[in-house]
Amino acid sequence: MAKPPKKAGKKTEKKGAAKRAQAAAPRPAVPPPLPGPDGAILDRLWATVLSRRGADPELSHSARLLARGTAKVAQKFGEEAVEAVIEATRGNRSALIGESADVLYHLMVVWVDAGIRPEEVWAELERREAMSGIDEKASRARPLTLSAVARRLPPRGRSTKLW
Ligand SMILES: N=c1c2ncn([C@@H]3O[C@H](COP(=O)(O)OP(=O)(O)OP(=O)(O)O)[C@@H](O)[C@H]3O)c2ncn1[C@@H]1O[C@H](COP(=O)(O)O)[C@@H](O)[C@H]1O
Repeated sequence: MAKPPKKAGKKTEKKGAAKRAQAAAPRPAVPPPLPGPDGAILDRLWATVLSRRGADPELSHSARLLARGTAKVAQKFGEEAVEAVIEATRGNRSALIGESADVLYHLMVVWVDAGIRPEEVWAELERREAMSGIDEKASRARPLTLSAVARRLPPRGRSTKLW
């Protein structure tokens, strides 16, 4: 005999109501863009970095960085990201703008090194525009977190295979 459909629990009902309220809530107004350069500068920056691949490392910082290999390129990006994190935490607005520019430049170097075109990332961002960040997160396969690993650990003194 077919099982009757499961009744939604209180928790699920609450979640559903919160989702409906969120969908119905007016979105905050997006401020109009400021005059000056816009995000298209990233496309140009990527094209410049791409054009430097294989160029003279004495003349181009991008060429020098790319010649040092993927690990160095990724490491520099990570360092710049950490510097941006530090300035964000300090609440240092002007330093954060400078660090953000460093992060974006080094991200362009990462993309060139990895053979990624900006349009591929823009397409991914556009795909995500249609859904909320909460829904997007729920649609992802959940990576194993440290706390999930800890829950699988056997009690002290007992050795059991984890996987
Ligand atoms: N936006 C940038 C940009 N931002 C930061 N940087 C460089 O990134 C470097 C970061 O300095 P670090 O001391 O952290 O790194 P490092 O000198 O490699 O030191 P190590 O950690 O390797 O020892 C500096 O030399 C900065 O000049 C940049 N270099 C280039 N660009 C852009 O890339 C274009 C092409 O530059 P070239 O490749 O140099 O022609 C330029 O016209 C700019 O538009």
